[in-house]
Amino acid sequence: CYKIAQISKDDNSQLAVCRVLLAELEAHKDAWPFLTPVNHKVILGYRKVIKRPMDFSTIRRKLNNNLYFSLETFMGDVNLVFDNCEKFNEDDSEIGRAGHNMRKFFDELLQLKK
Ligand SMILES: CO[C@H](O)CCc1ccc(O)cc1
Repeated sequence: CYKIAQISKDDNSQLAVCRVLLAELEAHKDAWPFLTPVNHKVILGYRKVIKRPMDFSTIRRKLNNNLYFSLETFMGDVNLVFDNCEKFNEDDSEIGRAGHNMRKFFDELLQLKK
């Protein structure tokens, strides 16, 4: 029936937008702290402080496994990466600044895609 086809088409186009957005985030020069999960065995205190770890490779796996239902659920995980970064790093630090730069870049990307 047309209605069901219409909903699935929107989901597909939203997921296509998520793939483009994630590729642009991964290609950014300041993406390096966020490309893979933080190794909490090496970074003391991380597991205790950060309740919901998230990174771009995990987002990529979830996207490939169809675990995002909309652009909004995808955005929730991207913003979680930056919120975790702010919680664990000083603003005036290399990784803290990278997180702020990446969040600003993501917000600008979303403006373009709307
Ligand atoms: C996204 O990166 C995480 O916030 C960990 C940051 C970090 C890594 C190594 C350190 O020595 C200190 C902080």
